Amino acid sequence: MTETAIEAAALGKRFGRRRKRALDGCAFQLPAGRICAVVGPNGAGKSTLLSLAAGLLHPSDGTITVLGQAPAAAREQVAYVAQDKPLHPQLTVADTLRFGRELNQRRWDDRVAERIVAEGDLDPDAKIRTLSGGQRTRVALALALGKRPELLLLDEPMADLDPLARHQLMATLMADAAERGTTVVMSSHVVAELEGACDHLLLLGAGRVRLAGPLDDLLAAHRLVTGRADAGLDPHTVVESRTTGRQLTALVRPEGPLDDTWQSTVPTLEELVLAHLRAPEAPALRLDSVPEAAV
Ligand SMILES: Nc1ncnc2c1ncn2[C@@H]1O[C@H](COP(=O)(O)OP(=O)(O)OP(=O)(O)O)[C@@H](O)[C@H]1O
Repeated sequence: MTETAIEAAALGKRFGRRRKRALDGCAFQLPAGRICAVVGPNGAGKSTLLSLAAGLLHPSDGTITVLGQAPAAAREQVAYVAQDKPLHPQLTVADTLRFGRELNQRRWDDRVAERIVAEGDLDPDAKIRTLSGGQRTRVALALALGKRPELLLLDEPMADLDPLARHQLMATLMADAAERGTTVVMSSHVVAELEGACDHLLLLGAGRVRLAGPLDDLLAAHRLVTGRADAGLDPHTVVESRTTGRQLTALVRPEGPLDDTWQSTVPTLEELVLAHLRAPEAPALRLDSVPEAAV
């Protein structure tokens, strides 16, 4: 197994005649075996990045390598569940899994695929077109996990699942990934569902990398501080600040010890992400292991 699951350098993607940039100068490195959350506002470039990693799109600039190879060459070891989860509507659930087995004969694992379908109480003879959005998601995840991938790319996988199914599928997914050392890259807008599940973070904004690195390191590099509105925060980097009356609350990157006048806590993932979404101009921070540590 390669040590780096995905590596991007100066990665850019432009679409259409006006060559609108969906991704621009993205650089990051994701070590193998991580569970990586990809977050960012609508249109940030998350789906574009996942499609590039899956080899379904080609970069306009720069490079992306997957498991040490060009994405198209790594397809056998990669499973990708796209946002719209394309499945054949006329096939039954059982036929869909059979199709998965035939396409992935060397890797396919019936047990895991059938378990995921059975946990959702799905009738194996039901046609895909008769399933609800959440039930189709379950079949798409069964196909993806049945393939026994080294890298699993999931684009907002839980969006149409009910809370119970979301909780149960997330647990199955995480247990399976932990047991097999699978790298999972998962985009989501529901930050609460990522907390506790992910150990690596990639935050995109306007097609650029805003935060990248191990989640614990990124959290530890920030403090949520509260204090008097007239107290200064120099020399610390202020990501975002808000004043209510005489009180100031800010997310900062401390440059040395914080003054005693500030009450400070390590932010949660949600606080970290929300502050960066509210402050799109805040300086980016990369704590992954590529040589240039900050961009
Ligand atoms: N096929 C395409 N043709 C033209 N523009 C595209 C295409 N795909 C994406 N884009 C543009 O690229 C940008 C990034 O889109 P992308 O779907 O990657 O964002 P996202 O972060 O996944 O958004 P969301 O959270 O809404 O799913 C957007 O401005 C979008 O309009």
